[in-house]
Amino acid sequence: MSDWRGDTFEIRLGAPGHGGFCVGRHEGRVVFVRHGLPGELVRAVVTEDRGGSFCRADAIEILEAAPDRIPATCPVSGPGGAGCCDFSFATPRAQRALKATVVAEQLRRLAGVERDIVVEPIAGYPADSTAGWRTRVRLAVDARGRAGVHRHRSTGVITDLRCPQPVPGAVDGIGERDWTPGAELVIAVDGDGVRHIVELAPVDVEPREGSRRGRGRADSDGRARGRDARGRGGRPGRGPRASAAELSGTQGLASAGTERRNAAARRAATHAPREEWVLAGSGRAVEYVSGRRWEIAATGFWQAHRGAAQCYSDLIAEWSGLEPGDLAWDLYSGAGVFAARLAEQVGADGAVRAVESARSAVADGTAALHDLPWVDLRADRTERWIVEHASGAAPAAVVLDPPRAGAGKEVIATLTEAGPARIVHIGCDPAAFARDLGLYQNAGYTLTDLRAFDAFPGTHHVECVALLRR
Ligand SMILES: C[S@@+](CC[C@H](N)C(=O)[O-])C[C@H]1O[C@@H](n2cnc3c(N)ncnc32)[C@H](O)[C@@H]1O
Repeated sequence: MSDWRGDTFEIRLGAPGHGGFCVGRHEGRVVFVRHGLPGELVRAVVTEDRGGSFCRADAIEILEAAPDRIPATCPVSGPGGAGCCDFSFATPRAQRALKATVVAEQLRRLAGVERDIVVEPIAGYPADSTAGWRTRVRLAVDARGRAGVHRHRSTGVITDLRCPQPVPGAVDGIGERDWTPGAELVIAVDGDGVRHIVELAPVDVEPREGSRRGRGRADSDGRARGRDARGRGGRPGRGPRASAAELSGTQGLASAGTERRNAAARRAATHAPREEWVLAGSGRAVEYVSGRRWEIAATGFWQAHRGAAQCYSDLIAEWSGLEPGDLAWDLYSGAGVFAARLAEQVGADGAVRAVESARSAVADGTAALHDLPWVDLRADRTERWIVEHASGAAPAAVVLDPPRAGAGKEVIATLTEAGPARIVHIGCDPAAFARDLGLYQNAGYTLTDLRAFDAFPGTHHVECVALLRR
C-alpha cells in the first residue's frame, strides 16, 4: 500500500466535512484537506496516510482563492501549526455557513432530518468578530518550561500565544514566565474580570502530601513564583522533568503512530486526578447568569464563550414550557446553571432534579442554588442516576448537555421510556448530536425546533440545541 505522506499535489476542494476540512479527490482517493475553502484550487501536502481509502492533507498554497478567503486572523494555526483557529482564514459569515453545512449534513446522514441550518452568533456577541470570546484557556508547558498550544494532532508544543480567541488580558505575560516543565496551565478570566492561573501537575509527577489545591497560595499580583518559592510551596522547580512524549513532540522526532499513542496517553492522563497549584487569583472563579452568582473551581467546567451560559440558559427557559408545580430534570448539569432557570419556572411547589459526575461542581452548584431548596443536585453518573429515577413520576421537561460524545443509546432509551413531554438537548459535536436526535426520533419524539450557535468563533466547532416533543 502506498504511503503519500509528504507528497504534494494540486487538488480542487469540495464540500466541508465534520472536523474542519474540505473534501477533495486525488487519483481516486478521498483527501481531507485543512486550511482550504470549498471551490478553491490548492496545492496540498499529505500529513497523514494510514493507507485506507482516505488521507489527510494541509493546503500550503492557494492557487485559486474563494471570495470568502481573508488573511488568517490567527497566526498560530496555519499548515503545520496549532489546531486552535482552523477557520480563521474565512470571513466570520463564511465560517458560520461552513458549520451550517456540516450540521445539516450530519443531521441528514445520521438522523434522517432534512433541515436548513443557520448558525447564529452567540447573543450579544458581534457577528463580524471571531476574537476575544474565550474565558477558559488550557495551555501545555514544554520541556523548557514554556507555555504554549499543542500542534494539530500532535503532542508538540507551539509557544506562540497570539491566538485571538482568549478574552483580553487572559494570556498577558504568560509567554514571558517559566512554568513547571510538562505541566498544564488552566487560565480562567471570571465574570468579575479576575484572572485565575492554575498549574496542573505533570502527569509523571507523583502526588505529594498536603492539600490538593493552592498549596502555599498564589501571589496576589498574579506573578508565577520563582524557583525557590516553588520548592517551598510544594510545586516542582524547573528541570529536566519532561517525559519522553513531550521531548519527542517538541523536537518533532516522533512518528505518526507514536504521536497518536502519546496523544491518547495524554488524553487519558488529563482526566486522572492531578495535583493543582493556584498561581494567580484565588482559583475560585465567580460567574453570573441571569443575576445569579456562582463561585466555582477555576479548573471546573464553565461554558468557554463569555456569552454562552446566558444564551443557552435563556433558550432553555423559553423552550422548557414549564409551569409552576412541574417536575424537571437537568442531566450533566455542571454547577446547575440550567437547573437554576428551571427552578425559577417550576417554583417552590415544583421540583428540579439534576445530576453531574464532578463532585466539586455539585458542591459549588449546591452553594449557588442554596435559596432554591426544591433543586436536588446529585453527584452521580447520569447513566446510573437515570435508571434509578426513570420509574418515578415523569418529568414535564428534561434538559441534557452531555459531553462531546453525546448521551448515547442507554441514557436516551431510559429517558424516552420515562416519557417527558419536552426534551431540550444540547450538543457540541454535530455527529454525536445527530446520532442522539436519531435515537429520540426512533423512540417516538419529534424534532420541533433547532438552533445552532457559533460558540467557538474562528474554529470549526459549533453548538446545537434541539427541542423534542412527544
Ligand atoms: C458540556 S458540560 C455541561 C455543564 C452544564 N450544563 C453547564 O452548562 O455548565 C457536561 C458536564 O457533564 C459532566 N459529565 C460528564 N460525564 C458525565 C456523566 N457520565 N454523568 C454525569 N455528568 C457527566 C461533566 O463533568 C460536565 O460538567
